Amino acid sequence: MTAGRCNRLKTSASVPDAALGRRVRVKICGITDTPTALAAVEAGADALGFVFATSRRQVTPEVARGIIQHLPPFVARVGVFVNTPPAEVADIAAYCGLTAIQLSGDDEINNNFSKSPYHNLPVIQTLRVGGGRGLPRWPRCNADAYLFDTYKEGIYGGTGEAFDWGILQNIDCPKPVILAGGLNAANVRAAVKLVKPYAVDVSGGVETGGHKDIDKIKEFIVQAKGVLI
Ligand SMILES: O=C(O)c1ccccc1N[C@@H]1O[C@H](COP(=O)(O)O)[C@@H](O)[C@H]1O
Repeated sequence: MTAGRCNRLKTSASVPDAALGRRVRVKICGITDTPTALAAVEAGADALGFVFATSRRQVTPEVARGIIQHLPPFVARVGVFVNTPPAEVADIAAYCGLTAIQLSGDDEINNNFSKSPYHNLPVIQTLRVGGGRGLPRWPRCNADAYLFDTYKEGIYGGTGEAFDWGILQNIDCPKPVILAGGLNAANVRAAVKLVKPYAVDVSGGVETGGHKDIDKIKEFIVQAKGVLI
């Protein structure tokens, strides 16, 4: 895959994806119970996120495993970690049946990790931008995808705040781009059209009163996937 172009994944060598069009993938993050997980999948979520870091959305490995056991096979199970030792991440991943690891801690500063401690699961590296912080220099590209979230001092994610997506327009990212930070049903369509990311990721934008709201999840997915990119 050509470096810098893979946020627009090719479907075949002869048919340009621009001609064919594709729908963005959607990850619903901060899942804490089985009914919500199944409703999100039914609504069309491609991935569910389980936060193992300190957060009001934090789940124990036991709870995550219990939810994951009920999921159908073609849904990604992503564990979200903040500055957790790799061996601990690997243990939780194996126990829960995670299919991808999201590193949302300070790892972006020194992105020279090896994937082997994570049992070679796909690794999504969070990069926090905005608030005066521009795009980082591409580190050593060990990650399988980059998730762009809003920078807020002392907060590693789930801020509910958006950054200027224009910074990602025509980005020369060597891996698939995942857009996050303050997305909701009202703004995700514009964000997808502008950035044309591989996937979008949402947490606070599909909640009411601090809990996941099934109607908001459905509307978010309809809006996100309603545009061909
Ligand atoms: O959701 C959390 O509580 C969280 C805690 C620590 C690290 C990451 C977290 N979530 C990630 O935050 C972004 C955006 O969230 P929001 O839509 O702005 O509320 C998303 O990538 C989650 O994976």
